[in-house]
Amino acid sequence: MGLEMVGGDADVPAYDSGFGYGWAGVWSTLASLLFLWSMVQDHLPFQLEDHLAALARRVLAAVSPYVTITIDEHAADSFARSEAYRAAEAYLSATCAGRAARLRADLPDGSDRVSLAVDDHVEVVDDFRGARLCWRKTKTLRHTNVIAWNPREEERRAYRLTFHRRHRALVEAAYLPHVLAEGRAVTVRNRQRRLFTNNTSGDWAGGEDGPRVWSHVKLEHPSTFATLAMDPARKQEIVDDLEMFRDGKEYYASVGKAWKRGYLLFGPPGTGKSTMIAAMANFLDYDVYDLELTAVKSNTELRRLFIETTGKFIIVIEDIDCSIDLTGKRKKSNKNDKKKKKKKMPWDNDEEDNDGKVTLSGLLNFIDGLWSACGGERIIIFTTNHKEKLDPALIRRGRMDMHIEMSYCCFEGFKVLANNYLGVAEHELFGEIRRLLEEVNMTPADVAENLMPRSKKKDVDACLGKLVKALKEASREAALAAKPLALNKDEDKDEEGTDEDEDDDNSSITSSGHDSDSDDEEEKTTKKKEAKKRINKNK
Ligand SMILES: Nc1ncnc2c1ncn2[C@@H]1O[C@H](COP(=O)(O)OP(=O)(O)OP(=O)(O)O)[C@@H](O)[C@H]1O
Ligand SMILES: [Mg+2]
Repeated sequence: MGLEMVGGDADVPAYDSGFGYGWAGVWSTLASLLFLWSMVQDHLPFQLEDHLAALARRVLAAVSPYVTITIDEHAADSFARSEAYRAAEAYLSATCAGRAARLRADLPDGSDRVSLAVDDHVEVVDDFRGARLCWRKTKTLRHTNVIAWNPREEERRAYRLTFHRRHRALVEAAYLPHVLAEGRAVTVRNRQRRLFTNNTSGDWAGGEDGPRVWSHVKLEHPSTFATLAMDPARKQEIVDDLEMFRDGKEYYASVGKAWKRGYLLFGPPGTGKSTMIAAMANFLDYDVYDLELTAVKSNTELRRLFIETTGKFIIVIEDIDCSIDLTGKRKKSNKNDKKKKKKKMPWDNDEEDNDGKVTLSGLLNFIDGLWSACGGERIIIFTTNHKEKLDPALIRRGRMDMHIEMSYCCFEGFKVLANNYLGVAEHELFGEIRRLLEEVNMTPADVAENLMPRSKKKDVDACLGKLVKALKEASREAALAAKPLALNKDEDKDEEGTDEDEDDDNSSITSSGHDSDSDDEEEKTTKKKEAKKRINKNK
């Protein structure tokens, strides 16, 4: 967690004069020491300065009744900010910032409210069950010989919590857990959900929290399950499944399964697949990572993208069948190709064989390899208009646990849209619309477009009338489209009949119903047949 505890410190809190000194004495001694220190400091090399500071701390620790806990911004081996630091920052901003003399203002991404945090080197005091606890935010420059790409990496920030020795048990057992829990709760309360997309590799520049492989905007899609048009029973099934997943940490652990779930959304364009993803994110309060697979250059890059995700989230790959030639990678190469190929060694790079592209195995690994279990709960969603084009390995249960078909608008779905767009639950045209929807395939997107009022004054009759007209039009078009087919079928049948006639002369005459009594007709028919036979012979 990045917590470091020392007994005693130079940061003796100003609120307590507990050693029996008078204030005047303390200040004058301190002033003299500081003056002396600044004089000496100018002439000391770095290493000696560090050494002296450590020595001073040890001396103070021996005599001071105070304990200091340091919460560093970054854990030793991590780019990312430590969770304890973020929780402490959120806790102090929410509970103690009001008492600080100097504050730092910030406007978080997409937020309308300015957030205030305690400024560097400012001290604030917190009370907890009768104990007084002193927080100070420190900023030091790291003495490093490494030439840093980003100068900000040189700065080392930390929160220092100083308190009297007698409160040590209380702080460890109750206060720190309280700070972490409150800080996390504040973070969740203030959190803006975010929509991430992957940067192209060239843009992986360093940021304050490490290299940026994702960039994000505020996720503002208003879709919810209440506004989603689909069969209510199926909708409830999905909501139940999501709830089971969200609250299933213990269950997943008990059955030895990584806490993740895959959903495959398939169906024609405009049936609500993207809308469903937004509804899921809003329901679960998760971020969304919209992965543009065509921009990912290799399996290694895909893994890196996965590792750089944080928190609870949904990873989405839209139109998976168009994103990558997945089935092609599974085709068997012919024997000659096999001979030409050098034997593949475990250390050979996967990408070499695949023009540096993401492969099916890379994607499968991304979904449920060992890496996919890092970091807690996550949902992976694929969307496609053509489920049949996908490799079965990609969508088997366990990878894509639930297959959800988004289909044409049913009457129940229409009622949801009518309520969303026009605020009506009943209307005399509903009966006709129900009948037409049973006859015609219309996507929810088309139904919604027809229901959309054209002016601020919602004219319910006009909008529903427009929909009825559009449905009738679609019905007519469907009938017209079906007619040539039917005609073609009839023609095919006729042709089949004629062919049979040609094969079997006698039967054709009887079955075709020609007037066998008429000599002229008979003569004509015989002549025609003879002519045909001649033509066929010549052919
Ligand atoms: N089931 C639905 N419920 C509510 N609105 C819907 C639904 N389906 C479509 N819509 C409306 O139609 C629009 C387009 O839908 P959406 O983008 O979700 O379709 P899609 O299935 O993702 O299409 P594509 O396959 O082309 O990506 C949405 O903005 C929404 O307004
Ligand atoms: Mg879509």
